Amino acid sequence: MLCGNHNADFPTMTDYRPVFDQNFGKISAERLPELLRAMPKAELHMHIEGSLEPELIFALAQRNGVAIPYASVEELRRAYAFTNLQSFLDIYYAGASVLLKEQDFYDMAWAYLERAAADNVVRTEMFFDPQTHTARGVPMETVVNGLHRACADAQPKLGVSAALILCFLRHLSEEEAFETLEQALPFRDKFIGVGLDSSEVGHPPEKFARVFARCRELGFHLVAHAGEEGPPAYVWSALDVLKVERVDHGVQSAKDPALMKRLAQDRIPLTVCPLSNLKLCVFPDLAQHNLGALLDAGLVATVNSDDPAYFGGYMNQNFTQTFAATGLDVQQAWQLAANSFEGSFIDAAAKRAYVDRLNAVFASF
Ligand SMILES: Nc1ncnc2[nH]cnc12
Ligand SMILES: [Zn+2]
Repeated sequence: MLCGNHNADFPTMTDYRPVFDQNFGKISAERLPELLRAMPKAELHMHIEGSLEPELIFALAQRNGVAIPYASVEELRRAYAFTNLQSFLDIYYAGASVLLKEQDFYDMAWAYLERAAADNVVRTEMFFDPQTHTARGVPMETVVNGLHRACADAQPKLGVSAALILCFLRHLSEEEAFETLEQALPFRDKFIGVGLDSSEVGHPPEKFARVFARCRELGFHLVAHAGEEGPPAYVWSALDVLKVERVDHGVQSAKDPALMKRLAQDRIPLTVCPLSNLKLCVFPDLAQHNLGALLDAGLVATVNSDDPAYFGGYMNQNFTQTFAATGLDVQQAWQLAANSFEGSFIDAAAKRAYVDRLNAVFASF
């Protein structure tokens, strides 16, 4: 079922672990960019509001009669010079203010899904931030129905399997997260999990212990941003207090060897977002990104776009720019794509089928 909340027993992350075929090692390094673009992949960390391109912001502002404090698309794009997460979030929430009607949410999601299909994304688990919209008086129903309709159209029209993950904003209170959950429960069959995003430092996972416990009882998949700018302690508490199945970002985990061991042993996927980390100054340049070190440590690291309209790249640009800057190889390309399927919230048979497709593409090179 598309976008379904599978309340039955979830397959665990460790139920399927694909293995690299050494024959793929013979593929020429020159063909790596082409291979990175062609390989089927899953995207596990993308905020749908972060896919809103400046052109669409202007078009929706006009359609809805919403004023925006920028004279042109170019002026808005010029404002995308971020120094840290908060400097980005301020603009990101302002951009989302043009979304009012169900069709706006559909159009935004559809534009992303078409772009994802062009990058050979075959599975996507998209975050949405309902509180950004309900706080402006947009009903939960409008948000969820618009996004879900685009997800439901994606498989038959684009060959992309799409699902939604509802994120709580961590700069708001746990009480507000509970209210959001209550508002969303009538639509529980339209999202598969919950996450935690927004300003990280000063808002540790523990703040949301009770609401995550409730979501766990309800059978939702659980993820949380942790270790993007925040310390390894936040990743520990995402795992041990919130009991998340994946960690979003998690790159700061490399500072804590015991945590790295835990993540590797439990095969907890990290949804890493290289261009986001670059644009938000988490790493000074892409060449210094620790994606290769995470893979070398045996972690289930994946590549994702986070907020592609703001950070200068969708999936394939994240792959090609990171590989060009860090010198990752063919085996690591395969590993990242295989990890994306292993880390996704689909059943073991679907994971196997996607990895078969991945292997067929590698075999054709
Ligand atoms: N990179 C990010 N970190 C935290 N919250 C976000 N919301 C959108 N993008 C985010
Ligand atoms: Zn994110």
